[in-house]
Amino acid sequence: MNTLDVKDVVKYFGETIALNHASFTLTNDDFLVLAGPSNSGKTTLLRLLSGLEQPESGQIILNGVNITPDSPATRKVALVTQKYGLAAQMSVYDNIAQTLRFRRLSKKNIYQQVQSALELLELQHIQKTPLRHLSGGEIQRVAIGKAMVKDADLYLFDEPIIQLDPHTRHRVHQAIQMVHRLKLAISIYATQNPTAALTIATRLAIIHQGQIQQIGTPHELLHRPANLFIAHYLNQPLNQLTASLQATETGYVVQADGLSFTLSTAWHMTLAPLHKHAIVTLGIRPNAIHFAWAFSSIDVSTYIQLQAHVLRIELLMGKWTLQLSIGQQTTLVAELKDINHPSLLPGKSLNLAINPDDIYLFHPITETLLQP
Ligand SMILES: Nc1ncnc2c1ncn2[C@@H]1O[C@H](COP(=O)(O)OP(=O)(O)OP(=O)(O)O)[C@@H](O)[C@H]1O
Repeated sequence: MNTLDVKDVVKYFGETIALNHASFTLTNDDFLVLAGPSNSGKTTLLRLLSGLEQPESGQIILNGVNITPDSPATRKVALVTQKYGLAAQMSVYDNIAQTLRFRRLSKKNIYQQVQSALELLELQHIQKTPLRHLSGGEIQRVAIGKAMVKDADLYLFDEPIIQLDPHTRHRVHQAIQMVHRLKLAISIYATQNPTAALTIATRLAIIHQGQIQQIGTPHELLHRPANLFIAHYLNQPLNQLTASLQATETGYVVQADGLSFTLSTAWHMTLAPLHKHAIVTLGIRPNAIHFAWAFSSIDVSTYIQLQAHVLRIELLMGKWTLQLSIGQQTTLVAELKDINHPSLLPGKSLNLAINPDDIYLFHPITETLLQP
């Protein structure tokens, strides 16, 4: 079984801390999606793992061996980067075969390995074509093919900045997944946009300003984001409301504009330090808001029920959403499955329900998740 232990790794570029005490462990079942905004440290981490950069401190341990001082050539690590490491004038076949030729394998052996990669990546028909004649998605797949023929224990993929169309991106993801399954090796995929990559992730790490904010299963991060930044990053858009908190004998009344609910005394340990009339930040995912016409399919008896008015329907980040007004001046965004429902007329009143367990509570100052 392969294991990767990243232990307290720190990397500076001049004054900039590009990686701030990163620590995590992966095994060969793991497909980690490393997601974060631009300049958050994703490429730096991949370059450190592949040996293209050296850390200031910390260790990288692959299969029990400390590889931190090893050169890229001696590490069993394959890196697919935005720059590809490919030659534009060379054919698809030659680009993939290059790594194997350096290893002085027989021509027949090289031919067989390259053909099998070409077949799996559906690149056989263009194997003689020079790279400069290929599309962005095809070049990505050649880069993956090149990594595929490398006998590595760790596969690293840096998503290209160039926008791939959804179909091409899907094919690239499929190819990456195939490498992971075939090699049974740990894979890490760095991306600015986690939503598409979530389907292939078994583990998800969110990185921001060089710091790994949280690592866990995609389900854990979606349902229990460690802080407000992660909640916003994974739910674009996230409804964010400010609420007051009032301690009563039976629990805590949380009151926001147009929305009120009570938290049980199980929250006492968490909320008591916030004092008697504190403020908390609420986060509500657009897909956690249920419409009255769907109430029959869920048990809403324990849900928070509220009234809203329809403002408008909008396409946001490729999803149909409904903008709703609640209370005096709050706008909520809800995900919409049926955009033709007759109740969706501007100004119309709608009944909504939200599962209180689906509402995130964040500390008003530290913005960390509050849990009972
Ligand atoms: N060679 C370098 N010299 C100086 N600063 C660097 C270098 N490489 C990275 N940095 C800095 O380190 C930080 C992290 O950069 P990095 O490229 O790892 O981010 P990223 O998350 O991969 O960004 P993107 O998604 O835009 O590729 C940034 O502030 C960046 O400017």
